[in-house]
Amino acid sequence: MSEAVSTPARPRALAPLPVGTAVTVRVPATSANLGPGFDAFGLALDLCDEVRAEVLPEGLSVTVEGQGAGTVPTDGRHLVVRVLREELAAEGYALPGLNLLCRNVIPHGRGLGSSASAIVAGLAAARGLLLAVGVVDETDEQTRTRVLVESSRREGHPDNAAPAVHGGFTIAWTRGEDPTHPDAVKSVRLSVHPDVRAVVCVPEVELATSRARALLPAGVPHADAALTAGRAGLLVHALTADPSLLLDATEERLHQAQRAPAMPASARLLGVLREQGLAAVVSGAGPSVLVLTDAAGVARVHETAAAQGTWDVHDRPVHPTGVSWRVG
Ligand SMILES: Nc1ncnc2c1ncn2[C@@H]1O[C@H](COP(=O)(O)OP(=O)(O)O)[C@@H](O)[C@H]1O
Ligand SMILES: N[C@@H](CCOP(=O)(O)O)C(=O)O
Repeated sequence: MSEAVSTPARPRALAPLPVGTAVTVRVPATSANLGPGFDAFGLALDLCDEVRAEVLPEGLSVTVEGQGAGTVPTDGRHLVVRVLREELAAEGYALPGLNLLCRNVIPHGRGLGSSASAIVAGLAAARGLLLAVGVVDETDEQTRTRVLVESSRREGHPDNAAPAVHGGFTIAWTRGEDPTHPDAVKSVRLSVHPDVRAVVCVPEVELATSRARALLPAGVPHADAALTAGRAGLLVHALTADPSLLLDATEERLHQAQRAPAMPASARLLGVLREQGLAAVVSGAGPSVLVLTDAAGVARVHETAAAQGTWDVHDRPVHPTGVSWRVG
């Protein structure tokens, strides 16, 4: 039996997108975990980055305003540029040149999902450009599904990506072995009780999510897993129906204590807030602290944070709809 001789695959020629095509994307910050919902729960906050991408005849111009200005690269290594180019290439298209303007308000490396939001922005910008020139034909829901699957794959967990894509309070989960499968990530969005306010205390220091993830143990005692699973279920009820249960519902044993040595000031603030009966948790992988409270609690968070050092306190509504994109 003769073996088939395989010729090396030639790189596919990419078709250039028409010069002048432009898209503007807005994407919210997200707070993941919410205590017991590690790698599953997330909340979109009305603190939005805006990205405008315009196809140029040649060259690359990246302008970053606000968060990340002077620190993120402004060449082809820029996260949004990389994701945008790769997503277009996956569909057989390329940018002859690109003008990218990023107006950033989401702080980087603070546990507010900046990297997930940047990835979602790059993916939504790519889909928006492809839709604008009519080379893909997909519904809004299909675009969001594609962006959720691909951003979750790139992040390695779907809890920031889901609220960035869909808004609100989301529960996300992965399915199957193939992270690129169109059904690889699912999420549901639940309505947050109208009395719930989300307050984020942001420190000056950064902590890379990769570093915080490296601090997690390979396993946890069964009792800790059981407690956390019960609180996660309770948190869904507390956030959507009975906010009086938020303090108990935000207890967990999977990640905050394990990561505390990397963010001692956050651990201290968290403890002081909880002693006062406020439902404080580490936002994402930290070091920001999220407090789920009511209108009366907002002032107490401001006072406590001011007494504990330098914290930038944001009292933001939940962002209801997630990423949006428009041509032009
Ligand atoms: N808008 C952005 N543009 C370019 N790079 C970004 C942007 N947002 C985040 N990043 C990159 O992601 C890093 C932060 O990611 P990460 O450690 O996951 O923290 P978090 O997502 O919690 O803010 C930044 O240091 C930067 O390299
Ligand atoms: N579940 C993740 C969430 C990371 O969120 P980020 O905003 O810090 O990127 C984790 O806890 O590692």
